[in-house]
Amino acid sequence: MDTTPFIRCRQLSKSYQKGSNTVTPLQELDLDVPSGEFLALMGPSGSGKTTLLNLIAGIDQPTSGELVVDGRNLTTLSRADLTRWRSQHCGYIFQLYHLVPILTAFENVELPLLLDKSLSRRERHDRVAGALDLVGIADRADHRPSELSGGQEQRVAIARAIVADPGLLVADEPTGDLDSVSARQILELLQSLASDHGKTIVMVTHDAKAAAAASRTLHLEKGRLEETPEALAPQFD
Ligand SMILES: Nc1ncnc2c1ncn2[C@@H]1O[C@H](COP(=O)(O)OP(=O)(O)OP(=O)(O)O)[C@@H](O)[C@H]1O
Repeated sequence: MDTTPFIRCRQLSKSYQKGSNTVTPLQELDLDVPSGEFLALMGPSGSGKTTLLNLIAGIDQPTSGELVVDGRNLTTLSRADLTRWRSQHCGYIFQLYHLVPILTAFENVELPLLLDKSLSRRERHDRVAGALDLVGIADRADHRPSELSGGQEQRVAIARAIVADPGLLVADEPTGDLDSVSARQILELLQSLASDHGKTIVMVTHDAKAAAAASRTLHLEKGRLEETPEALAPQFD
């Protein structure tokens, strides 16, 4: 059995310079996330949750430490390589969906694939149709975001995040703007993407009910993981 974690953080730190002050939202963090896990990150405002998510997603680079995702050491990649890596390996799901208002659901989901010149129009079409189908919104393919409910918009955004078939999904408060029924449906969709489709998911949330849908919850406090026995899965050491 392969016990290599899908995400491995060691002594991971991120600092920003604010005038003469150094802010360190993430401090020497150690974390292993196994493949196919649905992990929730909680913690007070400013504790470093989004900072960690953006490092794992390859949006930002750490100041020090090691970060390996699916066998690729992100700390040694150039900015350009990191951008390329992200487009193939990571889907990002936002609280407010970030769909393009003038495009249909289909066109929104198609957008990330337009960067891949190796795909034919037919292949693109099939992949978009497959992603819309998987999130249960195929019947709304021709609708613009303004014609969709919040829950439907989030489904389209999830289809866009998975259309390039990344192994990793990161989600920042994906249910933060939804009513409780839609939130529950989105969480069930994320659960299924992890358990049935093998996606590794890291979700930031303030909502304990949302976190309960994940397979594990970790708490950040001032840039460090609170000491919990499961913070570092022991089978990997
Ligand atoms: N680009 C940046 N430049 C300077 N400081 C930053 C930057 N990004 C984040 N910070 C600081 O890092 C700290 C952690 O921010 P982060 O957004 O990771 O927290 P969070 O736990 O996600 O908070 P919230 O729950 O409010 O979204 C904050 O004090 C923030 O001001």
